[in-house]
Parts: sequence; C-alpha cells; structure tokens
Amino acid sequence: MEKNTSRTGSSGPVIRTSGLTRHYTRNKQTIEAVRGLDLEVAAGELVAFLGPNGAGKSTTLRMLTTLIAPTSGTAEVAGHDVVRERAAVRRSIGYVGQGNAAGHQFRGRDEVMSQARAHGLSRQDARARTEELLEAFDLTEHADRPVARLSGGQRRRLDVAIGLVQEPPILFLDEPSTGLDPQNRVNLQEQVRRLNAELGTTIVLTTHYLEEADALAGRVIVIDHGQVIADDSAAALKSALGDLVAMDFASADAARAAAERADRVAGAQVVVTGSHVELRAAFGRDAAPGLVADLAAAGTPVIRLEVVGPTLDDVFLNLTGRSLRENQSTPSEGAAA
Ligand SMILES: Nc1ncnc2c1ncn2[C@@H]1O[C@H](COP(=O)(O)OP(=O)(O)OP(=O)(O)O)[C@@H](O)[C@H]1O
Repeated sequence: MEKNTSRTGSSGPVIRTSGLTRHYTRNKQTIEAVRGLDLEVAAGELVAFLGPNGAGKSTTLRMLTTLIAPTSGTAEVAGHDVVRERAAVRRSIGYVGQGNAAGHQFRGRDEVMSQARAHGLSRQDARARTEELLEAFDLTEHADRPVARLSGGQRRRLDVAIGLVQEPPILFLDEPSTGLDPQNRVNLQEQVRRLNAELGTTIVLTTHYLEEADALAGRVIVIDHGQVIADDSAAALKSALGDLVAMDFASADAARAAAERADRVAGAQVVVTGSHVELRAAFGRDAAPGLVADLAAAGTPVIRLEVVGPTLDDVFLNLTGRSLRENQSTPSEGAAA
C-alpha cells in the first residue's frame, strides 16, 4: 500500500507547530491551556498525546483541526496553515472529537453509509466499508436502530466508525476509547493500527489510558500543564527510567546497611523507608541477583524481593511528581505495562 508521504504530497513533517499557544478567559482569569508547543510529526507516524485531564491535549487537537484559532504561534497541517488555509487543512484530515457527531434520529447504518458516500465512495464500496466498520465495532446488530436509542458506548463506537470511513491521510482522534469496554477498546486499536500500517495514515490521538499509549503509539508525547514534558517511544521513555528493585529486610538497620551496598549499583537511585529499600536503575533487573548474593554474604539477607519494569505512569510520576493513574476513570482496568 502507498504511504501517505505521497498522499499528502510532502516528504517533510505533515504536522508542524511553532510556539503554538492557546489561552482561554474564564471569570476574568486567563487559562494557559497550551503553552508554546513546538512539534513535528512525520508522515506515517502514530502518535499519542498522553496527559492528565486538563493538560491541553484537546485544545491542541482543536487548533490542529482548525476548530479554534491559536492565541499565538503557528501550526501547519499537511503543509497548510491552520488559520489562513482552514479549508485545505480540513480536506486533508479526519477528526473524531469527544462529543457525539452522529445525527440522533437516523439509523446508525445510514449514518456510516452517508459519510462513506459523502467522501466519494461508490455505493458498492460504501456499503462494504460500512459493514466492515459496523462489524469491527460490534455494531452490526444495533445498526438499524435510530442513533438516539443506542447506549453511550454504542454511540461512541459509531462516532469512531464514522471518523474512520474516509481513510484520510491524517487522522485526529480525541480520546477515542473513552467510554468503550475493554473488548471494543481492543477492536478500536486494531482499526487504528490497520489504518496506520496498511494505508500509512498519520494518526494523532489523545488518551489518558497509559496502556493504550503504550500498546498503540510508536511515539508518546507526554503533555502536562500545556507543555511537552517528554517525547519518545514508550520503550525509550521507560528504559531511560530503569527497573524498580524493591527489597524488604529484617530490620531498619539491615535496610540501611543494604542501601549503602545498593548505592554502588551503577546509576542507582536508592530510597530507604524503614525496613524497605527501593532501588531504581537502568539495568536493575540484571543487577538484582548479584546484589542479593552480595547482601546475603554481608549478613543482611533480602527477605522479599520484587523487580518491576517501569510503566509509563512511572515515567509520568518521575517527570511531574504526580501519578497519571489518579486521573484515570477506570483505574482497575490498568495493567502494568
Ligand atoms: N472553552 C474553554 N473555556 C475555558 N477554559 C477551557 C476551555 N476548554 C478548555 N479549557 C481549559 O483549558 C485547559 C486545557 O483543557 P483541555 O480540554 O485542552 O485538556 P485535555 O488535556 O484535553 O483534558 P481532557 O482529557 O479532560 O479533555 C483546562 O484547564 C480546561 O479547563
């Protein structure tokens, strides 16, 4: 399949922002929702904006999709300025916002079908694409009901299906999986992956699900208080942080003695709390057996040992001192990465 460098007619970045800033005014106070974003996204990338509620993710997407104008700074999408060339930007993108887009009195199937026709598919191709998307989002048996009579989750799935109809060169998805059950979240991820891999669609999505950013995106841009605080692959972000080696000892004295030895592990950050020692180091997993043997020989044996690979939440915690999980609406669904 062709890659979307050719679909957009550009070999440079398909999204480029410089000092992109957006303020809101509420009760005479200025809210700096997005603060000087400098960003480049190349054709064919799958990027996740990860951040807590209120970080500025939606505002960024709304500027990139021309729905709101920047307060200052510039943004180009598909080579077009988002303020001066709104129509050209809109022709190059698909956008699934956080709200429900589908008309409520129409049947779900007709909504998808008419979008497909509106985007120039033949009747036959439109029907095939409609059925494919309804099937992919588990909507086939609900598709003959008016949208108003679908559940919240079913409507959300219909919105995402409609957003995927046209297969645009650049697709923006604002929290596409919020409100979806785990199975439909997986279905969505499959669709997103397929668009990216098979058609080379550049995809920018926002999420506060750590697992989603981790599983899906080649590149994770962590946003907090309207600024980029990290930008790399999930694997690189995590490995830079290193593994956590948690150890319990018989007494606080033993823990303190052990911590002195643990400090010798290259690049280790060691924290002692009572009889508990936590060590974080890039290769903590590899260093642990030697350290345990060393401590036993020194007369301070480890009573309990746990080695945990870093999660994106650890990355966020390390960068901001706060946990992203506090912002997750369904923390119980979060499995460690
Ligand atoms: N229309 C608006 N008027 C005033 N303030 C706004 C408006 N839209 C967003 N904000 C504020 O701007 C900041 C960034 O909001 P934004 O919706 O971009 O964050 P987000 O990262 O997308 O969060 P969420 O995950 O909750 O959508 C927040 O403080 C929010 O309250």
